[in-house]
Amino acid sequence: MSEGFDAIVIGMGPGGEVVASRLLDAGRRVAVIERELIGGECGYWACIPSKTLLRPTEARGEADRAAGLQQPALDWVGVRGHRDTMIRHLDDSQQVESYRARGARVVQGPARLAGPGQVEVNGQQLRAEHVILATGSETASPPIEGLGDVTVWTNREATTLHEIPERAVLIGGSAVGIELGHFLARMGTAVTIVQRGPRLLGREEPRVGELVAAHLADEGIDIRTDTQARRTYRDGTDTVVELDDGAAVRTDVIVLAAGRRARLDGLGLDSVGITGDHSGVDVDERCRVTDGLWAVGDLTGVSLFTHLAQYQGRVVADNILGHDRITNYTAIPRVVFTDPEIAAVGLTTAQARERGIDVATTELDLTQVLARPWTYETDPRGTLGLLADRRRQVLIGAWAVAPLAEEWIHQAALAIRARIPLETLLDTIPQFPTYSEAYLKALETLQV
Ligand SMILES: Cc1cc2nc3c(=O)[nH]c(=O)nc-3n(C[C@H](O)[C@H](O)[C@H](O)COP(=O)(O)OP(=O)(O)OC[C@H]3O[C@@H](n4cnc5c(N)ncnc54)[C@H](O)[C@@H]3O)c2cc1C
Ligand SMILES: NC(=O)c1ccc[n+]([C@@H]2O[C@H](COP(=O)([O-])OP(=O)(O)OC[C@H]3O[C@@H](n4cnc5c(N)ncnc54)[C@H](O)[C@@H]3O)[C@@H](O)[C@H]2O)c1
Repeated sequence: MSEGFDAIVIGMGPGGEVVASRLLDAGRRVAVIERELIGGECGYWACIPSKTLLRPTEARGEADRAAGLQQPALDWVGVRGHRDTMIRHLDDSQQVESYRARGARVVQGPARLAGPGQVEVNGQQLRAEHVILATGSETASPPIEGLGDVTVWTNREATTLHEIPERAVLIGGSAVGIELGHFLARMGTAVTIVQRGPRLLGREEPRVGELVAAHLADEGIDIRTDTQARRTYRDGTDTVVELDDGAAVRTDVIVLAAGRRARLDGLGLDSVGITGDHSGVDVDERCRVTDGLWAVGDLTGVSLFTHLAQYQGRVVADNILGHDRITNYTAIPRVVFTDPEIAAVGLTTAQARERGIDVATTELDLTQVLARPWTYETDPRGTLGLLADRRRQVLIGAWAVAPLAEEWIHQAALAIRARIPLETLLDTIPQFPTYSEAYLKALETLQV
C-alpha cells in the first residue's frame, strides 16, 4: 500500500529545499527524500565551504592592499574550524528535525521513480500528484589514463580538506578550477591550472579570460591553456601529470574541475517514459518534464548555480500552487569569488551577434575614471565591460573584474532584466566614490 502526498521532492539541495519549503508554507502534504544530506552539494561541498575558505585569504589580500596595514596572520586551523562549522560537521540532523517539525515526511535514502506519480525509497512506495526531481550534479571525470592510481580530489575532498597540499594540479580552468586554485595558491600551494581551451572561463567574454589569467599569474599560479592531461602516474612520492603538449607537471594532488554531469543514474526516468543524459533532463518553460513531473537545479543543465536552482524552485512551487509562472533566464549573475572578483551577467558579444543583435560594446579601466579604486587600495584595479542593443537602446550584458564586483553586478542584472532604457540609466545619480559609478562612466562611452 503506498502512502499519498500532494508533492514528493527527490533531492534536498537548494532547488529541492525551495520547492519543499514553499509547498509546506502553503499547507501542502509534502514528502522530501534525500540520500545524503539535506542542503545538498551547495551546503556541504560546494558554495558554502568554498566561499568560507576564500574569505580569509581575500581579507588578508585586502589588508595587503590597504595603506598602512600589516598583513594579518593566517591561522589555517581557525579557517578550517569555521569551514567545519559552516558545513555543520556534515551533519543534517537539525535540518531533518526542522522539516519534520514543519510537517514534512522526511525519508533518508535513494529514491527512484516507479511510474507516473510513484516513487520508491528504502522499499517503501510513495505517491503524489506532483513529483519534483532535484538531484543535482556530480563531478565529471575527464578521460585521463591512470587517474585511479594517484591522489585525486573532486570538489568534495577539495572543500573539506584538512591539510594544505604543497602542490596541486587543477584540471579545468573555469569557476571551480579558478576558485579552488586561487584559494590553494594563497594558502601556499604551488598551483598549476590545466585548461583545455584557449582561455580561462571560456564561456565568458574573451577579455575576461585574459584579465583573470593576468591576475592569477600575479598570484604565482602556473596556467597551461590549450592543453589537457593525457596520463598520470606515480613516481616515488610524486604524481606526474603528462599533458598532451608534451609537458609533465609534478604534483601531490590532482583536483578535477573539468565540469559536472547531471545526477540521474538509478532515478528510474524510463519508468515514466522519458530519457535524459548527463547534460541534463529537458524541461519546458515552467520546469515541467511531463504531466505532474517537474525538475529544478543542476539536473536541468540550464545553468549550474544555486541561485538558478532556487529560482526554478520558486517557479515550480508557484505553478503547483496554481499561479501560472514561466522562467526568464535573461539576467542570471555569474560570479567567481576570487580577488578581485569576476562577475558577469547577460549575453557575451559573440552570443549577441549570433542572435543578430546590433551590439555596441565598451570597456573601461576603472583606475582611469574613478576615485574609488584609489581610495580603496594602494595598487588599484578594476575593469568593466558593457554591451548594449542599439536598436532597443537597452543593456544586454555586463562583465567586471574588480573588487566587490559580485555585489555591484546586480545593478546590471536589474537593468537587463527590467529592460531599463539607456536614457534612464544615464540619468541616475550613483554615490561618490563607489565602484558603482563605473556604470555611468561606461554608459557615457558607449557608441549607441
Ligand atoms: C566547488 C563548487 C563551488 C560552487 N560555488 C557556487 C557558488 O558560490 N554559487 C553558486 O550559485 N553556485 C555554486 N556552485 C554550484 C552549486 O553548488 C549548484 O548549482 C547547486 O548545488 C545546485 O543545486 P541543486 O539543488 O540542483 O543540487 P545539489 O546541491 O547537487 O543537491 C542535490 C541533492 O539531491 C540528492 N540526491 C541525488 N540523487 C538522489 C536520489 N536518487 N534520491 C534522493 N536524493 C538524491 C543529493 O544527495 C543532493 O543532496 C558551486 C559548485 C561547486 C562544485
Ligand atoms: N561561484 C560560483 O557560482 C561557482 C563556483 C564553482 C562552480 N560553479 C558552477 O559549477 C559548475 C561546474 O564548474 P566547473 O568549473 O567544474 O565546470 P565548467 O563546465 O564551468 O568548466 C569546466 C572547464 O574545464 C575545461 N575542461 C574540460 N575538460 C578538460 C580536460 N580534460 N582538461 C582540461 N580542461 C578541461 C573546460 O574547457 C572548462 O573550461 C559550473 O557550471 C559553475 O557555474 C559556480
